[in-house]
Amino acid sequence: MVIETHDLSKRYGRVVAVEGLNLQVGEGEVFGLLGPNGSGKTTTILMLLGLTEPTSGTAQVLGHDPVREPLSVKRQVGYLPDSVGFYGEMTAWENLRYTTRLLGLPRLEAEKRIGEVLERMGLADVAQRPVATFSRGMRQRLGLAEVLLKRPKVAILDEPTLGLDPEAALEFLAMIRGLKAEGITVLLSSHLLHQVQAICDRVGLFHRGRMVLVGTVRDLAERVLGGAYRIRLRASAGASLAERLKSLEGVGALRQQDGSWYLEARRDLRPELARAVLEAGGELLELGLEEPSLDEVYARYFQEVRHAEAA
Ligand SMILES: Nc1ncnc2c1ncn2[C@@H]1O[C@H](COP(=O)(O)OP(=O)(O)OP(=O)(O)O)[C@@H](O)[C@H]1O
Repeated sequence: MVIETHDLSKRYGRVVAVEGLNLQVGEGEVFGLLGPNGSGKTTTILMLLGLTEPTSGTAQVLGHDPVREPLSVKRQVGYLPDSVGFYGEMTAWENLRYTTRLLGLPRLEAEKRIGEVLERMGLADVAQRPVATFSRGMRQRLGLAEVLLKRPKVAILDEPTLGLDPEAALEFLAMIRGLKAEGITVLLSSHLLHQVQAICDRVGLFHRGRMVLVGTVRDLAERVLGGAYRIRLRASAGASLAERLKSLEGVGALRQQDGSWYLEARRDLRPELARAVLEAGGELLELGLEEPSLDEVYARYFQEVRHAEAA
């Protein structure tokens, strides 16, 4: 395992920030930490980086204990904090040059790497511009460029797409996904679930300091949504279609939106649905199984927690 924790906990006085965390992230995996504000994501990240000390439990990153061997961890782990600090009056190039000095890279090697990472992040053309003139998206890309300078084995990214417009976020996510192709293990935290869904191999859902669910999005959907099949149906209206759909054995929730029907069913009802459309005198335009969405898993999970607490 590249990242492994055992009963890792952190308390700030009486506030429990992280409790009993057992996390395992394998080599080359993209793992997403999800959860509402204050659920412990950043604290987890800081403990893995050796930037804050656990109250109890242990962590290992690439076989090193971040508390006892912070430098060994730092050497191989790139970190993109939620707000990246660059010197605004300095150019992108100068900022990265500064970082390479901190890393102790010799000048020629440093210049080679700076050129490479700027190119890779699509910033080569603006390398000589002061960072103060950069948009948030450009700044984030520069942040990732800085992470890559040290050729890390692991990249830890805290809310990497926060504040980016949808297009910039998508571009940025593609860049993160690109790290995986090089074998870099990625741990990221985010609120933006549909984005996380698009790039993470597995996710862990945090709630009040505990990781309450962990797995692939499909695993989570099965556990939280009860393995429901979501089926999308588009048909030219048959007179009695709605009635027929409702009366089908195994159909749960049913809603109509933007000219499509969305059904929740206990089994794959596609053959029956196709028949129902024809029998209602309609024409079948589209029929497919929908991928479960992480937004839905998340919403449903917290709805259940609130119900359980209210009871
Ligand atoms: N330095 C600190 N001193 C005291 N309490 C803290 C400190 N850092 C975090 N906490 C508390 O620990 C809990 C977990 O915070 P953390 O920042 O890890 O959550 P998060 O999931 O990253 O939230 P967000 O999504 O808002 O970044 C919160 O209740 C927070 O108030």
